Amino acid sequence: MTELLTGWITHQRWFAGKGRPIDDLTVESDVELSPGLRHLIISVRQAGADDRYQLLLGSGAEESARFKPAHIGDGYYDAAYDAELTGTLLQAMASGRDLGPLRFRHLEGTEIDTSLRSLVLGAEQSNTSLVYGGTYICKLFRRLTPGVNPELEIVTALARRHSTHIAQPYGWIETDLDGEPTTLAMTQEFLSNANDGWALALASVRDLYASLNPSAAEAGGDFSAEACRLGMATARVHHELAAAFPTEVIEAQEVKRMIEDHRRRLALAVAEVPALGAYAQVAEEAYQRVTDAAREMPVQRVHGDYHLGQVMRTTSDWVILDFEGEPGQPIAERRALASPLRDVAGMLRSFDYAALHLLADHPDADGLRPRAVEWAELNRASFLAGYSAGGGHLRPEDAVLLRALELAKAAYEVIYEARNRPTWLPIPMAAFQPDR
Ligand SMILES: Nc1ncnc2c1ncn2[C@@H]1O[C@H](COP(=O)(O)OP(=O)(O)O)[C@@H](O)[C@H]1O
Ligand SMILES: O=P(O)(O)O[C@H]1O[C@H](CO)[C@@H](O[C@H]2O[C@H](CO)[C@@H](O)[C@H](O)[C@H]2O)[C@H](O)[C@H]1O
Repeated sequence: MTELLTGWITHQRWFAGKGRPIDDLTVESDVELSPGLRHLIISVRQAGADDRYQLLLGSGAEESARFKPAHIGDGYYDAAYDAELTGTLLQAMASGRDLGPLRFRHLEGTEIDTSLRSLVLGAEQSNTSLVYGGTYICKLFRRLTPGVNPELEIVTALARRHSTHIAQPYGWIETDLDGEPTTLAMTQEFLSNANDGWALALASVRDLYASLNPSAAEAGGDFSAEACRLGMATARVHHELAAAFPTEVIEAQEVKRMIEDHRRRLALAVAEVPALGAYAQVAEEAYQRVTDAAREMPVQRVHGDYHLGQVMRTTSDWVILDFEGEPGQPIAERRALASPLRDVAGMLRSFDYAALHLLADHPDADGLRPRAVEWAELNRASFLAGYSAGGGHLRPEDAVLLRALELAKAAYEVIYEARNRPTWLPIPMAAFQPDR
């Protein structure tokens, strides 16, 4: 079995250790959830470090043949794809059952319809999501880090405050890893009539590029009213987070330490992507300006990896998803208090991404670039106006911090793109312009 899993796991989209040989793979936990369905936690050793992953294991030659994409071998398959078996997860959450070391729970006062059948969501990335009857989405966290997942922590806290900007949580699955309660999966309301912000923004950019009208504000698919509404929703969620979790005001000294940390990360990004070295001075100068003017700074829980792909427009307003922080960071860091402007900076970067990404293969890229810049500027400004109008704290003197946080995010994106989508690398690189 371990040999089989070793061969299979390296081809999975969510496997974080691609490209490095697996030295050892062990099954750490193996629990039968229902006849034919097992829950496995496996530990993978690569270059002396261990990573844990979870897997729903189905067995049976006939079933395995039916779920070709989920085929593991020897009659075993990834049972996340088997709707005949995944109902067990909903049923166990609904009844609040313990199955061996696994605890299935639902949010107090919620009812779960256990008759719904699941489908794996096409956009699988670092996790696997099961959509039950277009009503619930159950996200299985594939790579496991000990601790309560910040997504579960935040969404349940905001649900208790009746936030209208989150997808209603229903239930979760947990176990103990290294003595810590650890989230394995989370079930939320599936927003079946919503579009994600990235798709909506790209539709607007596409419309602008195709239109004869050269102005972003006057083109048919103008996004700026939505960008403004998104800014308002962001400010409201920041208020809700500040009310639900502790907040602090950190001293100027602490702000300087934060900037030192960004400097270290920039150096790591340059080491990994040497071409960034030519532009690093732009970030250095922005960081220095924050250090020179360092003052007290309010910090609180934030989203942590805020971009257009994490927000969905429903028929009534914007809903924010995936409060998990930056994937790959330790949980303590993802839960750490930070300036809410970090999220604002993340979304500003996303407007640049949306504007520039369609230019990559465009035959008239040079001619369209001024429109791209105008689109990004208009929507960035609208988002900021909405953030202020929604009660977000944004003073003129925050511009220096915001610029530094944007460049810090761009440095993170340089590494992300170099590792995952090298052809997208020019997008974050373009953020390092001295004249912005
Ligand atoms: N509650 C939801 N309702 C509808 N679609 C969702 C929901 N949660 C996630 N999605 C869809 O799944 C995509 C990926 O979700 P996300 O939580 O960002 O996963 P990952 O952590 O793997 O990036 C989103 O862009 C969205 O299209
Ligand atoms: O959504 P995830 O939590 O997996 O976040 C990671 O992947 C994102 C890409 O899917 C990445 O976001 C970057 O690309 C987006 C366009 O695809 C863009 O809107 C964002 O602004 C940009 O940062 C994110 O950084 C990464 O953590």
